[in-house]
Amino acid sequence: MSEHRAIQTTPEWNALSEHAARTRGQHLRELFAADPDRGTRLVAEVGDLYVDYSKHRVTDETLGLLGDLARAAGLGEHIEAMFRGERINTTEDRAVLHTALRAPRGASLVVDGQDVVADVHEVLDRMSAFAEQIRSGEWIGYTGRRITRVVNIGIGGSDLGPKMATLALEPYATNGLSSVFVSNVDGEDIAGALAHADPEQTLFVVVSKTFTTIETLTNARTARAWLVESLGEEAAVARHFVAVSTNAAEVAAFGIDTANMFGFWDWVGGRYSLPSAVGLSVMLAIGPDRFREMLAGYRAVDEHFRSTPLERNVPVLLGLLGIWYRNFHHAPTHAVLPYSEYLSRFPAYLQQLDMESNGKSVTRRGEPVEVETGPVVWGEPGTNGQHAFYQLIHQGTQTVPADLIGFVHSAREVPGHHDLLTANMLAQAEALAFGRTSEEVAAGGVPAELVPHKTFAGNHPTTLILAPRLTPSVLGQLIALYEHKVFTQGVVWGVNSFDQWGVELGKVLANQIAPELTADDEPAPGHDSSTNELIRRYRQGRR
Ligand SMILES: O=P(O)(O)OC[C@H]1O[C@](O)(CO)[C@@H](O)[C@@H]1O
Repeated sequence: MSEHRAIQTTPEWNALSEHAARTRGQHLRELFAADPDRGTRLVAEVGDLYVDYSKHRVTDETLGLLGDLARAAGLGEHIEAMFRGERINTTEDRAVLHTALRAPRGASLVVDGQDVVADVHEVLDRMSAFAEQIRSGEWIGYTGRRITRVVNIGIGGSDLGPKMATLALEPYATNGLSSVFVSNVDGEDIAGALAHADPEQTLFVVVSKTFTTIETLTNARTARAWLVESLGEEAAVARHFVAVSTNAAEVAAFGIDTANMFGFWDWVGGRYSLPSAVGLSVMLAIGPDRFREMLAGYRAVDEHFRSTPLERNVPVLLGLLGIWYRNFHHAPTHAVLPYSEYLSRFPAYLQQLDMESNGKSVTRRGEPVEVETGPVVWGEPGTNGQHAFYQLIHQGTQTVPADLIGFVHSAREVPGHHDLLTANMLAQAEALAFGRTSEEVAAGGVPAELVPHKTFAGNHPTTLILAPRLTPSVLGQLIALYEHKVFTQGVVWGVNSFDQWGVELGKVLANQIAPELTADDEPAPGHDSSTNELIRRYRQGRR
């Protein structure tokens, strides 16, 4: 693969800079007026997703220049390298093969002499058999009662994906199992989960890629102690605990029989792991068939990403539009606004996917990145956000590119609601793009002194993603769309989107500080005066 040349030194980057300077004053009102077909032309489809990107501050020329930039970054080669299983996660010397997690049965991808697709399906089959046993009541707890509650213990990628997807697909969870997610090391989290649980009917799914994550192990230990105390026997653990991990040794050391372990591989990043065994809680909730439908949804977008020319490649387009705003309009954030209560956790899920992947300031070769990289990703479901923070998007002083995600049908149609929800989504996209000029406001009889307050500048860019309904397949499609968008951006910026060294220092210091909070002597030298004083006050307060 060709070495990445600092992207800001390329003629393609310069061309975009010049183009941005030339077009900065351009308004979406003019762009739409000049091109009546814009709203049907600047759209794309992938799988079941209809993606309208016409309300972006771009022209055909902008899109062409962005495509040139992607080519200059060698995006096509990088996509192939990922799918082929090359070790593109260079700082950890690992392949990046989450796409193999959704490859069809019978496909083959040999990495280091091992057919990873065969391995994937072997685990999927074991997960499916286990899920069927739990869902049918064939698997019983230690005292002979069936499992009715699943408590997923994990954090980061071992929590956000399963939690987001279980909520998103709740209408497909029809067999009465309830799902609870515990992630925070704050004891309130596990205490809350245990308070409502019947130990005889609870299954704990402990999910940790490394099985060394302190939050997860602390919560799992508390759950284990609670179970053993409640049921009176260590032997009960085997019927009530399963593990999902890449680390069999640590699973065994923790006291979970590796016969009850579902494995995955170091070529699956935590934030990309939902379609692996990490999705076990989701499979328990919706059943193996629905889970496989979700994988098929991912696969549809994977295939599109791998085989579609860059100009028509939807994740590539979304990635490049993000770059347009981040680097050429200096937008610091990106909002994700799902018009579905079921997607409430989707923005949080995307925060890890995007910010842990592209929140980087050095290139793959360790040199400083001289351009802005990943934006702050945030969001809440519409219409709640409209009554909270949309004010800033409409009338604040910064550009907030936003994705609005909606559905033609809701999962449970409640009369009188869905049209109103959709009307709000469409209205917001329209209002954000076109605003209301001061002339229009004044013409409406608004007193002169209020005109500036009631004027909407507009020109706020949105992508609108519309799907028929939120099925398992559509959820898989949406996730893959964002995964590959993030990949595209990482390639253009020249960063490694698959490591996360930035989370390590806090972990090291927390391990150092934890014993100091209960020690009687002065804080260990080496902390700063602020940290020392905070430790002292905390200790005093605890005495
Ligand atoms: O699955 P594990 O190994 O417990 O890690 C949990 C999370 O912690 C992180 O490593 C960050 O600390 C994430 O990347 C990961 O998803």
